Amino acid sequence: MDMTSRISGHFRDSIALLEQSILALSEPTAAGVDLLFSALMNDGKILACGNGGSAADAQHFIAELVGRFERDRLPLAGVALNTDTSIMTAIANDYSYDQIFERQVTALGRPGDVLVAISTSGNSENVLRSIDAAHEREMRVIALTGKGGGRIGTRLGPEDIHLCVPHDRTMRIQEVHILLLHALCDGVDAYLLGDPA
Ligand SMILES: O=C(CO)[C@@H](O)[C@H](O)[C@H](O)[C@H](O)COP(=O)(O)O
Ligand SMILES: [Zn+2]
Repeated sequence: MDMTSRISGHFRDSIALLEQSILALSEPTAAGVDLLFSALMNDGKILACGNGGSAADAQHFIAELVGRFERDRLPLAGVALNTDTSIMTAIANDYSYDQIFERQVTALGRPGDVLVAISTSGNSENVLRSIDAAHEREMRVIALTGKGGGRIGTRLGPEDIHLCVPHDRTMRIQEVHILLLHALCDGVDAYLLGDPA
């Protein structure tokens, strides 16, 4: 096996997908920045969730809101719903794993808050249920998906934003998701602090 050319292939696939994603995702991501910014400026907060690599992405994103992204600014309100092992194990143990995010959205969500729901397949039941709970709480949703959007794609409302990466491979989709999450942070900071360029 030629490992070097295998790895070169990853770079080439990733470049091609990023090119495709510019067209498909720049505009809806800009709408996502507006939604986050207006929620945060109106005393709202951002909840985020996902499984596996997407859990790491949700946690990473919220750290950049509450801590900082590239520049100093006020801390922004956000909670990653996949970080508290006591809450997650209690809900999974006493109810079901499918409810680990739903129950937290119901507990913490308020009208005007935003849920950032991340699932590469668009089919993870716990993420799907978190979206239903957000709608119950009169929250809007930014869904980051791939593979055509799966069941999440069909569950979003007209006020929600769907960032569906045009690819079928989880790793490639995740690579674009992290770019999108950084673009959301950068956009919010640009509104708050101005464009340093
Ligand atoms: O990071 C990876 C694969 O790159 C995995 O940990 C992956 O996130 C897990 O298999 C998740 O359970 C997949 O869930 P989802 O993206 O389909 O909602
Ligand atoms: Zn991964």
